[in-house]
Amino acid sequence: MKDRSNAAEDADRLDDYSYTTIQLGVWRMLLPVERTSTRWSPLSWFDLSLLEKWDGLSSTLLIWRFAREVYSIDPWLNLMFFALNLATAVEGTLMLYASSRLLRTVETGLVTGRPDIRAICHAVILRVFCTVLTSTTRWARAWVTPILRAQVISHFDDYIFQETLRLDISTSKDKNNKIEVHATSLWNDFQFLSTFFQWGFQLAGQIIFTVQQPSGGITLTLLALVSPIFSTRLHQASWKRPFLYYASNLDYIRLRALKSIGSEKYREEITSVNIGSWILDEYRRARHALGTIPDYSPHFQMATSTNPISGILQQLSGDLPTFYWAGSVILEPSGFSITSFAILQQHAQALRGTVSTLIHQSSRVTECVNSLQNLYKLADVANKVVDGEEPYPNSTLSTDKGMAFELRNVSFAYPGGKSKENAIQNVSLKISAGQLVVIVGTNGSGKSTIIKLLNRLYDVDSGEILVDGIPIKNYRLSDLRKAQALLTQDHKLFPLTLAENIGLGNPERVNDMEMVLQAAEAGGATELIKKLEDGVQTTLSPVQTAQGNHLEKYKTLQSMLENMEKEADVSGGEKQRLVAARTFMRFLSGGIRFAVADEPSSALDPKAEYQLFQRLRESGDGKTLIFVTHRFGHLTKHADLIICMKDGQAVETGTHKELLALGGEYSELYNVQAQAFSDGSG
Ligand SMILES: Nc1ncnc2c1ncn2[C@@H]1O[C@H](COP(=O)(O)OP(=O)(O)OP(=O)(O)O)[C@@H](O)[C@H]1O
Repeated sequence: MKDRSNAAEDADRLDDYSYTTIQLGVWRMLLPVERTSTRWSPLSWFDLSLLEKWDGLSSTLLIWRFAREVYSIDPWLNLMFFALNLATAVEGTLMLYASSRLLRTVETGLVTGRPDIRAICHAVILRVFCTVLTSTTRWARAWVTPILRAQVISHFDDYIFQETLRLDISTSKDKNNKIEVHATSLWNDFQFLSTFFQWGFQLAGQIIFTVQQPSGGITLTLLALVSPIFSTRLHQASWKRPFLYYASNLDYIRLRALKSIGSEKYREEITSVNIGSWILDEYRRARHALGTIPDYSPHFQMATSTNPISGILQQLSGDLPTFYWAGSVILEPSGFSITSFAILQQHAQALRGTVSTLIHQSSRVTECVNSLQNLYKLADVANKVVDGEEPYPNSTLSTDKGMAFELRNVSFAYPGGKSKENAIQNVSLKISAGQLVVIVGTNGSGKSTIIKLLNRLYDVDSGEILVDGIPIKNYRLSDLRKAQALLTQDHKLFPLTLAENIGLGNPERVNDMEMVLQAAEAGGATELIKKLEDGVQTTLSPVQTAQGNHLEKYKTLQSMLENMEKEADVSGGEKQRLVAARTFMRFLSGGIRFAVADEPSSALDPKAEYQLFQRLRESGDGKTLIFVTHRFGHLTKHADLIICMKDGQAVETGTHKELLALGGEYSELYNVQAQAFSDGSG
């Protein structure tokens, strides 16, 4: 079998844990062995993961904080939910008590020949009461739970959404800040913790009741606990422990890769290059080479690989209360009856059930604590781009002409980027207020990065950026952003109406239809809007919610499904016009002193591109304008300043004429395009 083994060795070198490596079919699983005391302890023998991992006070306080928060959402509903949980916990013990009482009363009646009608009636009434209590609690729970669920989910959804929207780009892209927490799972956690508490309460009731039994209640209680504890040791679920697994079998990896090529994503390549039969042949070869090596879940493989001796021991440990009873009968035959055996069985079974549930679910408590830690960590994530206090525009330094910039020895690398080199390296340049600036350069030379730094989407790693003579970090971010407009090809359309998509360029006027239509005109999107049946109220990419299946015979439903939530067919260029309209909407808000167009024209035809640039230039009064482009033409000729980027550095700056005269990088780039036209004409 081909094997990929070096990953395990790499993993071993990662930190000071050592790993147990287990091969399970095509999978290799690494289980860290934590360096705990090697001395034997009774706890170490059992998988009491909750007790082992329980970080006492802090976990309890966290759960308490969460419970208080949920309580504050709707105190009355929570009290009802709590009372119902308590009732459910009591129910089981009461039912047990009622059954025992009924059995004993019947037995006494049978032995003496004189049934105690009063006692039997009491026992039957108690049993009926228990049944009514169970049904009523169930009914009330079905009424309370969905309302509480909706309230809890909506409360935490709102909080999580708010905390997620608060993050800036570099903070949210940082893997260390990736906090996975969902409102629905928090509700599940809440429900689980309530149930866990209920089980604990139920166990306390059962123990009290069993201990009070005549004929060895305490011994019976202890013996009933052995089996669940023993069984947790035997069935330690590998997915509840820290683990890492990966496919180490190369045939299996190839099989998966070939299978994925068959997906819709690669359909065009497969069809156009006609490689379908090659893929199928290779797939069959890999399948043959893999043979019968199991590829199903390694956790399942691990869980099913037990040995018979442990199974027998587990069964026997469950019978310990019966053995105890049998032994007691032999020693003292007169002290026991069939009824006491039946009651004993019932108690032992109930205790075993509750203890085993508590033990099995204990690790889920740790999961809940982790999830709560994540929830409260959300608010602690500090944005990397720290807000400043200086208002913009600055009353003495800012001018009506636009924003002025100065980059002093600026270097920057993207957080988490794989490249060893900086995206921007020691860039120093000045952009005066109101200038028309064009940034040119090869792919990956750092053009867009400069724009992102000027928009303060990221902070520089070293050096400094000044806006109107003051460090950019000093300004209030909201003021700065209000005065900037950015148009890039990366900008996306929201799954909202076109009116909102355009209007959101100026959120305060999003419902001002006149302004929206004016912006649409400036962005060149009017024709498209006219073409659409619902005009500006069209949602191009609606949220997909409709589902249906087995509708072959129901043509009406099938066509409804096909037409429902359908994406509108608009071209890339048309989408860019809509995004451009959003930027013009922003211009119309007034107060914009810096506008950027970062290659917004890649999908536009030459006429549309020319019109877009013209409109942007025309709207340019009182703004510093920066265009990032690969195309040389009107813009570069009219630019006050051209910045030519190469390998993260501003290698040349000047006007078109000056840079051509230099005969360097800019003139080389220019000549490549100019030559294409002269070759064509010649
Ligand atoms: N989000 C990112 N994370 C990591 N690295 C990035 C990221 N964006 C860009 N880079 C890297 O930074 C460098 C500069 O990229 P930038 O986008 O500024 O180049 P560009 O000149 O605008 O390129 P293009 O002409 O292709 O748009 C490149 O090496 C790129 O791979």
